[in-house]
Amino acid sequence: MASPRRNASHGEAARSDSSPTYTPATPRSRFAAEFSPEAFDEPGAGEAPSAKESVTATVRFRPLSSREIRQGEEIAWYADGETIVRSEHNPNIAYAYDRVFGPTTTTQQVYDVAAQHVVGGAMQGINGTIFAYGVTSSGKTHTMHGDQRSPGIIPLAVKDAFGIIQETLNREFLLRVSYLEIYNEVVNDLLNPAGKNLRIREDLQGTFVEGIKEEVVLSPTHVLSLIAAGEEHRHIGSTNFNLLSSRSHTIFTLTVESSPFCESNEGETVTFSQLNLIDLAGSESSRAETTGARRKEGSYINKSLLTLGTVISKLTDGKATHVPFRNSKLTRLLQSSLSGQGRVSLICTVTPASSNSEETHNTLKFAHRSKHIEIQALQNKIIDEKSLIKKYQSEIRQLREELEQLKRGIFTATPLKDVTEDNIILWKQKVILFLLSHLMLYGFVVFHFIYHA
Ligand SMILES: Nc1ncnc2c1ncn2[C@@H]1O[C@H](COP(=O)(O)OP(=O)(O)OP(=O)(O)O)[C@@H](O)[C@H]1O
Repeated sequence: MASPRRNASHGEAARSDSSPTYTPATPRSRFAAEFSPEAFDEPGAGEAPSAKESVTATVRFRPLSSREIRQGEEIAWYADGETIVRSEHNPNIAYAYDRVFGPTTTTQQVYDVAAQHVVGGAMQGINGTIFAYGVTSSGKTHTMHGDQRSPGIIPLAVKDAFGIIQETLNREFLLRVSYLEIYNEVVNDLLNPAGKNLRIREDLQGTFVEGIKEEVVLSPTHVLSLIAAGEEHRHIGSTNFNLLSSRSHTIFTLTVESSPFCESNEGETVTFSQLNLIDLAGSESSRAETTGARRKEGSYINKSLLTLGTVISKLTDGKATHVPFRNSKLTRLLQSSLSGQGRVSLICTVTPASSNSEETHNTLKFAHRSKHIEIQALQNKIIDEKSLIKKYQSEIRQLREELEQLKRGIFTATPLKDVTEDNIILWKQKVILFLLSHLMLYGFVVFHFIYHA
């Protein structure tokens, strides 16, 4: 087995840029935006646009699996420093990315570089999309979902989002989630087993899935339990490359609304954004010996990933007049993310194994092309009537008033002759029951009291 060449210096990599595929890496500081409460004062949609950003493209190597080691697999591609991937067999073939993660990198390290700025942006009203792309068994689900020992980007993002809420004392947030899969070009709701074959619609704000269930969420544990329940419905199958292969693309969406925290929120603008966390199904190798249902799934997966590739090529081409977003459900749903607004992070997962060398090369070329899509990180602001947070805030105000009236009823009413100690206790219980029923009805109220009471 050939050993990977390790930690070659950046200078070394830069000297070999005679390769036609080499382009300089993007400095990290350009995209690693820190979260700051002042960021809410940035210009919003319709105002002066912010500087163009490009898609953050990173590559994550997984280690050789024990099966691959047993089979005597050799290393075909390796991380040459922090930003270059190089071919073991042809050192002139090298690609540069925003960051390359070697096989020992933890998902937390991947998160810090490839996801944190997108999650931070979403909490400030900037749409964000993070997706894992790669061939089957390259580590997409490991990266996006992870497990107890090594939580993936999705649980880390959820934890981060709630952490940001706790640190942002001057704003109120309302979070809701939805979770869907695209299986054989059919959109299914993973949070609602009855929600099958849902339609994709369009309005002025972009594409959306009609009738998808959205749950208001109150804590990281709440979100993770919803995801776990959703996972039960996801299509997973065994292929000869992966015992637990994802046979569908999944999109987990965290919708964030926030507004300044003050007694009367009348007239305050609400920021609104969506964070899409996507675990793509793996592109199927031509060597996969699949039959029946697996083969049908594989051809749908390959077709939609091919369309994604075409869309990305057209977007980076500059001269393309037509971008075929409508050719697959996946690209239709990603249309607004890819066509200009919000932050996008593409994490390409690859195996170093020589038996996958060809497919890995395709993934590397895809990631390299994606880096050239230009996007703008605009902050979305919405008008009051459309905002769920405004609706809940006004209900809280109304509840407060009703509570005041009830209190006044108990404590200022002239004592009647037949008012006993038992009657007063009964009245108090009624007040508590009244409050509890409203609290349960609107999780947001609980949220409000936890973070701002
Ligand atoms: N970075 C990593 N470190 C250690 N093990 C990894 C890493 N990435 C993936 N693995 C392991 O490799 C196997 C395949 O990974 P995973 O299921 O995430 O692949 P996938 O790309 O999602 O595949 P598919 O497209 O078939 O669903 C799993 O056993 C996983 O635990």
